[in-house]
Amino acid sequence: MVRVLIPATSANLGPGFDAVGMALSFYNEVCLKPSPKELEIDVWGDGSEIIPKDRNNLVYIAVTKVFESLGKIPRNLKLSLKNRVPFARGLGSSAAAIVGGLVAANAYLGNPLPTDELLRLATELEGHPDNVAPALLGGVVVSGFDRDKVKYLKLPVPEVEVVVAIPKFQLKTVDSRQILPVEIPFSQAVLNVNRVSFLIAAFCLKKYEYLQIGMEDYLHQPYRSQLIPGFYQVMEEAKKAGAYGVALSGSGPTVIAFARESEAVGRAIREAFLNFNVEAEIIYTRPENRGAIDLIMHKGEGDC
Ligand SMILES: Nc1ncnc2c1ncn2[C@@H]1O[C@H](COP(=O)(O)OP(=O)(O)O)[C@@H](O)[C@H]1O
Ligand SMILES: N[C@@H](CCOP(=O)(O)O)C(=O)O
Repeated sequence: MVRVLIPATSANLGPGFDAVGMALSFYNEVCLKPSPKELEIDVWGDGSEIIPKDRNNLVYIAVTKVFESLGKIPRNLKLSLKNRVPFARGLGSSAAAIVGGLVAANAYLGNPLPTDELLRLATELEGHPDNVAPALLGGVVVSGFDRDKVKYLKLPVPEVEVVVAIPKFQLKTVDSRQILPVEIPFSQAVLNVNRVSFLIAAFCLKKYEYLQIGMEDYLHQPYRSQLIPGFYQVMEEAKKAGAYGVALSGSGPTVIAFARESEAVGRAIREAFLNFNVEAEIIYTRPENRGAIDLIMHKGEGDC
């Protein structure tokens, strides 16, 4: 029996589109064990009513990927999934599903695949590495393709509190990628290079006040914000309440803010959303330096 925790993730952090992501301190759980049946899948928590319980389940697809890459066929398996990462809200539920399946299957088979290969498989399934990399490795991760290889660097974990405001509506990443333009003006691209440079420098130098500009984005937020009522007013109110920086989390609709003390920021975001008739659940959390590879539970550390 194998049990793995997989952290939620916030990808992009503003201008780091498809390149930067952070693991957060709340987790999905994937349990894999033998079964007398060909395949059993139990799902508990967010999305459980619509997540497939057959071979089309994304966690199972990831399990299969590991078995097949080792020339094996997955048989007589039971998957138990506990979902605490909100489903299709921009906090990496698909990344958690993929990474959970890969890490659980690899551990079940005695860990034959190295971490870089798990990241490569995860990126192949997700299409971009920015959320699967921190889900797998923890912390803040910069990642990207170098031809067909996925390269990554882990940054120091920022000493900040994190607020995520999760509107009560879903937004699938495939849909919110579709509204992005094919081209953007050169001047906007230049601004984005500038902002992402401040983002990384602010984290590395612990100059968190520079996140105010370091989390501005000109690539995707101007387009995706049209799907999120009150997005820019929410950002303004969060900054007024003391946030270091605010951005869309992943592909949205969740908003993420960093702060030294997060409660006032959380309240300001909730109220600003309410002014636009959007109810948002507020979670106060922290960056998580451990990824799924560090969170493989052993006997005695809870049951499935
Ligand atoms: N626990 C889970 N088990 C199986 N599939 C999941 C799970 N969580 C998410 N998914 C898959 O991921 C998709 C949502 O991914 P996506 O739109 O990228 O949202 P998010 O921003 O939360 O990652 C769902 O439609 C479903 O196919
Ligand atoms: N870079 C991707 C990140 C998607 O993250 P998710 O957590 O919303 O799946 C994008 O912005 O499309």
